[in-house]
Amino acid sequence: MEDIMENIVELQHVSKLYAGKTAVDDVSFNIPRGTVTAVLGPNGAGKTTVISMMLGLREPSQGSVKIFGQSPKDAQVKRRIGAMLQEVSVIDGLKVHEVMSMIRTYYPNPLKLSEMAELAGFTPEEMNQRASKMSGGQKRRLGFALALAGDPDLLFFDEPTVGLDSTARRAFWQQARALAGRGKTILFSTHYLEEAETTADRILLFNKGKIAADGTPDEIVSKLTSRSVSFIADLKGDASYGAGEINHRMRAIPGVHDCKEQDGRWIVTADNTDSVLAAIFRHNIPARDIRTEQGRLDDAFELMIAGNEEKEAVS
Ligand SMILES: Nc1ncnc2c1ncn2[C@@H]1O[C@H](COP(=O)(O)OP(=O)(O)OP(=O)(O)O)[C@@H](O)[C@H]1O
Repeated sequence: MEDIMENIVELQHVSKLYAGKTAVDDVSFNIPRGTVTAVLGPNGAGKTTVISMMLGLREPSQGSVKIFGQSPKDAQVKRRIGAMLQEVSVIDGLKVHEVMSMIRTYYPNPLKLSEMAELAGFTPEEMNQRASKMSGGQKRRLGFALALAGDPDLLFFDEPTVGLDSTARRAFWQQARALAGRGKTILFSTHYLEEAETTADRILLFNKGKIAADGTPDEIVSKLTSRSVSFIADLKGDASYGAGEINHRMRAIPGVHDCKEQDGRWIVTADNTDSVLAAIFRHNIPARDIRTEQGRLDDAFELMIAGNEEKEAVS
């Protein structure tokens, strides 16, 4: 069967240096059509720089960036891209519908004004407001509408939900998913791990200018978090077992990273929780209330950042 997976974005060995300091370090990835990708990472990880290079706003110091197989600076390419950046600057005095109408004229096949209003959730009253008088949340929605003006095939959202309340946030992601369902390719950057986890098909986790992890939210979680088995040990009635014995038995299991007692509960962190369960039964450890847990992405993220801080402190 023919492979119909078309790459909309292709980055090969892309680096960006600012005054000799590396902001993006030898990054390569492809983004197929119709996918939603989250670019996630702590402050200064290189997210904005990577997105700016994809938008043709910054030149890579090394490597190649291709959008629809062309340079991002190509006029044909630009017409097929919509971007919602952090700040929307609006001309003083113009009403919301006038700003939208103006941006529509830049594109050969723009969306109808009514479609833009609907997608961004603007009421007729809001359409008549002065754009400069809008709240932060309304300005974000205007930014969304303007990103969609040219009916683009590829959309970039740079931290799109900053300043939105939870209802507006949910509405935004619902629209974004609907757009992906219509074949649009979406890339967004975020600090909100929950958003990346629930909204994206794929997460590109950036750290220090490199891709620290690339996969589905589930894959990232299993790659960066350890599973654990925890239980309460009834040692009183069982003279054959002491705390030292449990510690020894658990740590002897291949793939176990850690074993500790915390608030009366033993927690065993391991690659494979089944082998921990098997060992508990095999050695007749007097365990009750046994639970297995998988860390969430939040934990993974914290772990990664903490790991870096440790490395920095050592070097
Ligand atoms: N114009 C610039 N001149 C010099 N250094 C820059 C410039 N822009 C970014 N940097 C540096 O490059 C690195 C990556 O920055 P970038 O803004 O891409 O990160 P980010 O992941 O988007 O961070 P944030 O989440 O804070 O927006 C940082 O160390 C930053 O200080």
